[in-house]
Amino acid sequence: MQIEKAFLRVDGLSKSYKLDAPPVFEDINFEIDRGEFVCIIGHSGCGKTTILNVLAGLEDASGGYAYMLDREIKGPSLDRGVVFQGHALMPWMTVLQNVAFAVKSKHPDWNKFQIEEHSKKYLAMVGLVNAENKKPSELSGGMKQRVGIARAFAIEPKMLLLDEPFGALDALTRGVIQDELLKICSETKQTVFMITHDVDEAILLSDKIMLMSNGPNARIAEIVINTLPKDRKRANLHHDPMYYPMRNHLVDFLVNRSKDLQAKGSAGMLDGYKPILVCPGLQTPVTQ
Ligand SMILES: Nc1ncnc2c1ncn2[C@@H]1O[C@H](COP(=O)(O)OP(=O)(O)OP(=O)(O)O)[C@@H](O)[C@H]1O
Repeated sequence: MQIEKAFLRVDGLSKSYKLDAPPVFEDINFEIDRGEFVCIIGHSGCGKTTILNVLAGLEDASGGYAYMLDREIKGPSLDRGVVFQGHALMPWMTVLQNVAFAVKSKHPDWNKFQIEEHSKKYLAMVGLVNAENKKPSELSGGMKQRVGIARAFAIEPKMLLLDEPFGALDALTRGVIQDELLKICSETKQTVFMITHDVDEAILLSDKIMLMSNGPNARIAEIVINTLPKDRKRANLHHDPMYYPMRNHLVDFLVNRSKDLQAKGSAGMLDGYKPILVCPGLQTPVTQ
């Protein structure tokens, strides 16, 4: 039997923006398997967006490597779709044109009909068939974010990178789009790396939650395995007996434990540090 290597692998990643200042983060090591949905949580400034930008190929690390399918990530690629918090749509194009533009980049040999059919399929997935001729200025924040998601999915990337995609949305719209994302990801078995500040969002969507200690000298402190059954629904998630142990573990990290590693890291006491693997709510501790 052939064992597949890690789909995405990050080895000893570090980033310094200034020579005379400590690194924002250092010695970041993790793997993401094909089809996994991984969330990353940590306080503001610990470097989550920087890590995502390195994975997207939009930024260089100061040290270490990131590999996708054993090839080092060295620049942007249509293999990786990115959704930013600010939807980054082209304002002069319609909804359909925004998605079609990305599809054409991926499939330059397709004709107009093929491109539009493909784009419309993904607009339908996010419930936007009736808005295809509208310009971004005519859309609500939630609709714009859906266009961004449709555009990222339409290029059928091997990996989807989401930087707080629902951060600016009201709770109701956020819930609806989370449900859509959950449905699309379970249908397409999409591999996802997502930044969020919302622990409930992470519990709803993820297979694994990476917890980052505070910066500078931030690390991945813990990797939390999400043991809640996969057919999750926002409406009844909190009835699952694993929900509160999981939620309390994450909140407790953010309130208390997130600062623990910072002092040790700045004192150079964490060489070769490996994140702890935890399964909140389970009796048996998990070892790496
Ligand atoms: N281009 C840049 N030049 C200089 N410093 C930067 C640059 N980009 C980010 N930083 C700094 O690096 C640190 C990490 O920033 P980053 O945006 O990656 O953090 P984050 O964890 O995503 O924060 P947030 O949760 O607030 O979005 C911050 O202190 C930020 O000021």
